[in-house]
Amino acid sequence: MSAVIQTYTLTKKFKQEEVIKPLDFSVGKGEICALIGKNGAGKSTIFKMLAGQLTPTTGEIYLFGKSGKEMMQAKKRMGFMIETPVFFPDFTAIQNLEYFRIQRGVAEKKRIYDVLEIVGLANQKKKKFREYSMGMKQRLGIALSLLSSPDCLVLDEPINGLDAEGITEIRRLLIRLNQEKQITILISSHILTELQLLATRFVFIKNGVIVEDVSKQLLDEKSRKQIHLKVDDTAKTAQLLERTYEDIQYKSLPDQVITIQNHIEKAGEINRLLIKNDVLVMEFRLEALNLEGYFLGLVEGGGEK
Ligand SMILES: Nc1ncnc2c1ncn2[C@@H]1O[C@H](COP(=O)(O)OP(=O)(O)OP(=O)(O)O)[C@@H](O)[C@H]1O
Repeated sequence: MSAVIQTYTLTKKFKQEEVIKPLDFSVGKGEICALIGKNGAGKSTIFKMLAGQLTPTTGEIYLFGKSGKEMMQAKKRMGFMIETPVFFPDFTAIQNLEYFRIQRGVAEKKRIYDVLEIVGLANQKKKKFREYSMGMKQRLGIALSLLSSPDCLVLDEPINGLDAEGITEIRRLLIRLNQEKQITILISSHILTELQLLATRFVFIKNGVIVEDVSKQLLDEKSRKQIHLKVDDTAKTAQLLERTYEDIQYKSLPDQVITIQNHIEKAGEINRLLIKNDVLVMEFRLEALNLEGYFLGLVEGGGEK
């Protein structure tokens, strides 16, 4: 997979404080990569360096394989939404986008109508910005980032402050852009669950350091269910499980609890096995692992403001 974004030992210091520690990070073509971290972890600083709004203290950035002067051309293939864009409250969506279209030198006026259509604001295009809901404002922000027909979008907290419906709207929009227009997406949030149904890769950042980088597949694996059992005789239960299922993965916990991590689909069979062998089963249930807890543990203490 070729890298759309690549950084090498990228750092950023504000005065003496190094808020981004040497960062080697890449986003592959076609990915929806989620950058997850608490407030102050360094997400916006990374995005601003990618957008050229902040100069890195050290390190290199490659966009579409280009760095330095050559990167200017490559940057035209990127769309950024970093912090909510400042729209004119009394302008309509069309007027706002027209202002930015001219400012950014996007030749075709028709593009405004195209992007409004893409983000589902075509019917609201004549409404004033101040009359927009939060979700509509965020969608207009995404429309703006799409103005120059980018191949990659970098979106800083685009679902911040939205309700469940607003989050779903943005999620559908981004999935559509990724699948139908093959747009690579780098998106940040401080809430993992908001991006869980969207991203294909999850990068967790704490105090300017990447602490975990996992694929969706691995994340799903970690969110697998387990069987929770409470029995009168844990030793006998363990023995029965081991004898019946050679590769059984289980944990014996206090309070006569045993949890089983594989053969989940055989829950009924396991229950029958124990009862048949006179094990008293006091609790038997399927439970989800506390995935959010696990990952939030990784980013906890990320320098709250
Ligand atoms: N211009 C600046 N001058 C000094 N310190 C800054 C500046 N911008 C950011 N910082 C500091 O850098 C650290 C990272 O901030 P950053 O905004 O990148 O975090 P974030 O993960 O994007 O958080 P948030 O979601 O709150 O924006 C914080 O400690 C912040 O106070």
